[in-house]
Amino acid sequence: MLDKETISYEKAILVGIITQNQSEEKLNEYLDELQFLTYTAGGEVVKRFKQKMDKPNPKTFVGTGKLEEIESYVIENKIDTVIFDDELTPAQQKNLSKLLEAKVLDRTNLILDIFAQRAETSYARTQVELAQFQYLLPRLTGMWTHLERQRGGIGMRGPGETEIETDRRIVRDRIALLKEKLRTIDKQMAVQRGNRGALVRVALVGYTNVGKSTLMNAVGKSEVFVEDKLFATLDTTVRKVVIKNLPFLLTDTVGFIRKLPTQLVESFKSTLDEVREADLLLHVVDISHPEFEDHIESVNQILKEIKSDDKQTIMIFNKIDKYQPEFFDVEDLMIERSTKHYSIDEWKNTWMNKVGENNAIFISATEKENFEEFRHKVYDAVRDIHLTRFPYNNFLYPEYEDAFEKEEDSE
Ligand SMILES: Nc1nc2c(ncn2[C@@H]2O[C@H](COP(=O)(O)OP(=O)(O)OP(=O)(O)O)[C@@H](O)[C@H]2O)c(=O)[nH]1
Ligand SMILES: [Mg+2]
Repeated sequence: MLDKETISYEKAILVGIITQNQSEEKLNEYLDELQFLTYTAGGEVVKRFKQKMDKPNPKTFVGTGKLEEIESYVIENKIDTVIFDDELTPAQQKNLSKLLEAKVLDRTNLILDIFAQRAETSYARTQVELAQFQYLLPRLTGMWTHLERQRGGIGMRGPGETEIETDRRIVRDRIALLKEKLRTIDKQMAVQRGNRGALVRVALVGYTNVGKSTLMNAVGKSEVFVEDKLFATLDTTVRKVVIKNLPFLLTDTVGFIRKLPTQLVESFKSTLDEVREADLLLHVVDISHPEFEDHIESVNQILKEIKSDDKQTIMIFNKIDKYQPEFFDVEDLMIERSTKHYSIDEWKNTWMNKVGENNAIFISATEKENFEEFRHKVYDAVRDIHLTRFPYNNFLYPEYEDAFEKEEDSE
């Protein structure tokens, strides 16, 4: 008999620290995100541990007292996994794995794990595998204790440096092999991109879970995987889209996240080539998310890393249907009015003002609010790019208002 869908979640606890650079408020935001990541990876968070410290303990990340507290909680509550918000050093990971009776993961681990679960094409799998091996390489010494226990026996007097070296070499060889494999696929992909001809290229970029794929589906009438979990999209999807007779290429890309593991940015660089080669970026923002400004900041940071920060960009403030300012009580003298209490119209008068009318749009991809305006803006931008390239094609693409809707595209 078939069981009703029973998902067994691993029991997890989260650990984070409050430092001079990371206030308690900030930590809470990060832990909220870490909890969402855990859930995406198949875990259920039952408790959070926080500690205030000047800087992380180089041996155990948190202090000894806190670690004891965590340890007894783990034992009493049969916790499977302890997840640290920051990337642990190889030494910390090694020590913590010894001291705690549970799997020890950090944010990077978790993200890599989700990526591994979700990678579908051989290209995405190769990229994730490469990132995983790069993460593993400096941590091999920590793993040795496990291997050692398994092997034991004659001639195994502790982990000899030579054996660690052998393991390192195997991993290094594997890394070299994966890089070679990626290079080959990259070449093929570059050829494919080259074959796409003169069409203007538009790429959807943005933080994870902001609605990029939803928007792609809404514009392109395509079916891209949408889910209320993080990193629903790992592979880039390119679709030919037509707005009022004007064809262009629209790319959906992997979402970005704060504290993105450097190995991942590195190995996903080729996926991000689509972004690098785009003529126009649509930077999608989930305006209903309390930290959306932070999200924009980290997306811009990554765009800079891949040298795409100077591209023409339209900011798409999505999910306006869900946007809810915090209630501001005028009589409560303890609370100062801040951006949390802003209406969308007030937001428009902040720095958003400087983005320029043509480069910002407020929409709801699910409710199709302001969708006509969105199509208009994208049409104008794509048309401008097209006309700078092919001035003689002027007659082909008139002003938006005068352009005819292609039959298949009309509503
Ligand atoms: N309320 C509301 N929800 C939306 C809107 N647009 C998207 N969503 C929801 O947000 C969630 C994430 O949407 P996706 O389209 O998968 O987001 P994404 O940016 O592609 O995410 P990744 O691929 O994970 O980076 C889904 O549950 C969508 O239904 C919107 O305008 N309003
Ligand atoms: Mg997506």
